Amino acid sequence: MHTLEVDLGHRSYPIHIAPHLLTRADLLAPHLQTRQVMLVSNTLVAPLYLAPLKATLTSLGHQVETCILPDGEVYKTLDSVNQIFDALLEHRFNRTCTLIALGGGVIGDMVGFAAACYQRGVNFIQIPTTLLSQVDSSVGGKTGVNHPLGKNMIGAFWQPQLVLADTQVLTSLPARELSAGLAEIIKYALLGDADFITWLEKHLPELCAYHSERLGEAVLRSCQAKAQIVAADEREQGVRALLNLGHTFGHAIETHMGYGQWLHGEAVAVGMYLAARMSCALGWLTQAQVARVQALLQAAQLPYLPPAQMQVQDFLTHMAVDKKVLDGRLRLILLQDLGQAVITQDFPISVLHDTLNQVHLEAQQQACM
Ligand SMILES: NC(=O)c1ccc[n+]([C@@H]2O[C@H](COP(=O)([O-])OP(=O)(O)OC[C@H]3O[C@@H](n4cnc5c(N)ncnc54)[C@H](O)[C@@H]3O)[C@@H](O)[C@H]2O)c1
Ligand SMILES: O=C(O)C(=O)C[C@@H](O)[C@H](O)[C@H](O)COP(=O)(O)O
Ligand SMILES: [Zn+2]
Repeated sequence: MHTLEVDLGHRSYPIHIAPHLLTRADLLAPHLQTRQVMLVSNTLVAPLYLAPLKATLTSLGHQVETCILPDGEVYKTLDSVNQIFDALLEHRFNRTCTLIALGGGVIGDMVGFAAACYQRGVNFIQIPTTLLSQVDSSVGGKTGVNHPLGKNMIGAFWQPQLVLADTQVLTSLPARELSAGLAEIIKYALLGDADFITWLEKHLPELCAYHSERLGEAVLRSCQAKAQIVAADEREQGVRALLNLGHTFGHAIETHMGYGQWLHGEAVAVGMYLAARMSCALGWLTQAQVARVQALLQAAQLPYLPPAQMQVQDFLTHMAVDKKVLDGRLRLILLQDLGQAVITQDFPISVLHDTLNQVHLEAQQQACM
């Protein structure tokens, strides 16, 4: 088992990564304050993995209640979070209870948000079951829900007590969801780790083939990268914004196309390609480096061109509400080199427009082929 720590002073917490962690009572017990435990999952994950986890918790003497939400990004809403509050109140849960998120990033983000709000803040544990949630969303305390006008617009920073990444559960993940997780892994490489790019170029075929050891290494390396950034800048005042590489474009795609139509990781993949193209237009990356980014995404079985029906103005409209907008000016994460991202507002807006125009044309051409 690999264990690392997110170093946040008295709010520090461990991330354990290994197969078969759902039944590890010894890892859960130290983080459960009282008897009351609310297990939150969804209609797809619960039938697969809830029973062994519930048995583990029951064997420790806990009162385990469950709240099973509908599955999908379209249900990442205040209404779903309210269903968690209903369950907590119906069972008279108090301030010392613990919420456990068993599922992907959608469940993790909502359970974290419910924990941040319930009786002004209770403990929670992340048990991420998708590759994306193991490498990214379960770590760092960004929690929340979507709004029809923008992704993750309602939320809070609220750190978990523990992250248990059971890599065995990845075996049941559909290939499209595995690829979505690979997008966030590629993100860590592109934003800050050129050696990781080389590693991925070598190992992406194995990762796509669910190679368990290789997946474990990728989860570990990604969590190390994220833990380091979060420890340095918990509330995104500076360096943490680099974790948003590809996201301003990606969130525009998710919102415009309708939540759940494009997976988060797919939209981020396209966003990273757009960031690379724009960096090239600014003279920061060579065309050969952009081709390397494209090849990485293709090796991960991810898209790199945006939806052909999405117009340049559609991007601009959604990007205008991005959380990184400062005094009405868009800030983007771009690449000064492969493995070296920066946050910048220092670009001619024409470069953004030209890049979006060119890539839109390429997407339309590809759609006609
Ligand atoms: N908080 C953060 O820092 C952060 C980081 C990245 C992404 N996110 C958010 O995470 C969400 C995306 O997360 P996701 O990709 O995990 O999506 P998801 O939670 O929708 O899970 C993807 C699908 O896989 C299913 N699933 C989960 N585990 C499974 C398993 N082991 N076997 C089979 N099916 C399984 C889910 O039920 C769902 O249908 C987005 O809302 C995104 O905004 C948050
Ligand atoms: O943890 C972070 O910080 C990230 O930006 C991670 C992203 O992968 C994630 O999608 C996050 O939810 C995006 O944050 P947002 O603030 O742009 O909603
Ligand atoms: Zn993301």
